[in-house]
Amino acid sequence: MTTRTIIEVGGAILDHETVLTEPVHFVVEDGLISAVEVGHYQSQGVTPDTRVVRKPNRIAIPGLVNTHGHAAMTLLRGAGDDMPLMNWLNDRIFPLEDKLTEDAIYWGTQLAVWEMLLSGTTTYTDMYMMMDNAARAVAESGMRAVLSVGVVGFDDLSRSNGISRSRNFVKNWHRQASGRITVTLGPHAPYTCPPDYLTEIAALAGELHVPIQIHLSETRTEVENCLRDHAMTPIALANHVGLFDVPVLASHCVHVTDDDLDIMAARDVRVAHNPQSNLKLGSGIAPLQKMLARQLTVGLGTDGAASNNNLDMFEEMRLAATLHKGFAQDAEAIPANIAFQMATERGARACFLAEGLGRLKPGAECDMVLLDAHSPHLQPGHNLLSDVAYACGADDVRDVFVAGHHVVSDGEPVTIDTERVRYEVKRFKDHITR
Ligand SMILES: CSC[C@H]1O[C@@H](n2cnc3c(O)ncnc32)[C@H](O)[C@@H]1O
Ligand SMILES: [Zn+2]
Repeated sequence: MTTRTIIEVGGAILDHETVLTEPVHFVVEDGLISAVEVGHYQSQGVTPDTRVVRKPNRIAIPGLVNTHGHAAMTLLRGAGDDMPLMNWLNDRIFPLEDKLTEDAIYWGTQLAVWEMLLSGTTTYTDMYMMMDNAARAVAESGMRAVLSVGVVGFDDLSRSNGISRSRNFVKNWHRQASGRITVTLGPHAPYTCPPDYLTEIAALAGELHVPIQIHLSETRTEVENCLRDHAMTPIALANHVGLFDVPVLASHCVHVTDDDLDIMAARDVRVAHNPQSNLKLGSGIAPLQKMLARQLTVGLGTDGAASNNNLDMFEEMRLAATLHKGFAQDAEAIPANIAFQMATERGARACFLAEGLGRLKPGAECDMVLLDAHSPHLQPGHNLLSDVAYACGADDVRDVFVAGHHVVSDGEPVTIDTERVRYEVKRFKDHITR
């Protein structure tokens, strides 16, 4: 039997070019938006199986899409700050990650999901370890996610483990949780995966018909070391070893040359831009305007909570829209509607998700966020899209729907036992800092 829900709100941004500042109602059938109609819902003749959610004091926007992160790193939030990437990873993060347990991944992912849902993110991307536990947390939470087992190729054992774990993870979780989970492969980076291992992973992605996500050209040091060791930039190397023969989502791409960008455009490499993490780790500022000028598909990401240090996509949207103006000394750089589009539908496209995700249009999944229309950030209301991109924040999120399911209701997570999550993550923190 078809489940039918009507969601009526006081206004909506359907996508970056369609803004409605009057009452509108969405008809949602089996998790998909089947109609969007301006005006109040007339309830005469409603069948008993139709649920009507009336939220006149809410503004609907598409759920935000976080295109890069390491969810369970919420456990390491604040455990290593004010360090450059390589020192941060080698001296602080990797030793702590050695102490992670399956349980820790499950509860750390729950903490991330809790934080992301409350800040309006409905889809996130993850590359981490012991990922069955992350997938379980996603399935139970109702969230949508693009998950990968993060793999490194330091020796024969890590290489073969990476391949078999990735293969099993695809088999067990791809398109599971009512289709909300998408699995990709996750080679960590060219400095942790040798060239022939990247070739092997690309072949596996081709065989399994799944995309790849990878960190590329994050720091100047990474690029210099790659030039020293392989006489190629990380982007040229990835292309050379066949990685771009399959769909790739490349995270960071901060230090890329014009030739790199040409390769990326020619091979349709998607990009996850993580402005906050890149600033905090002192990595630099990615050439976003050059990427967009080449029609690259760029989404926004937070990266992990240990390098950001939160998972708030409103902050990334605002930062993307302001950072590049300052960097280019050009107030027209990255206008609000482009930042909004990168946080929504372009993000979904960057992650190779179904067409329509990231927009509130008929045929799309009902991944929807309702903002408090009475928030000071939405007054006096000159330009709704500007208010959302430049003024709103996580505090304005009141309701969240994923695939039509109400997962945050009046500011309260419906699917997360928040007291238990707080208890478990504190227990883990005490364990690793003992
Ligand atoms: C092999 S699982 C993923 C691995 O990535 C590490 N990580 C977290 N943030 C970053 C980043 O910005 N660049 C490179 N690697 C990063 C994380 O700690 C895991 O070990
Ligand atoms: Zn990362």
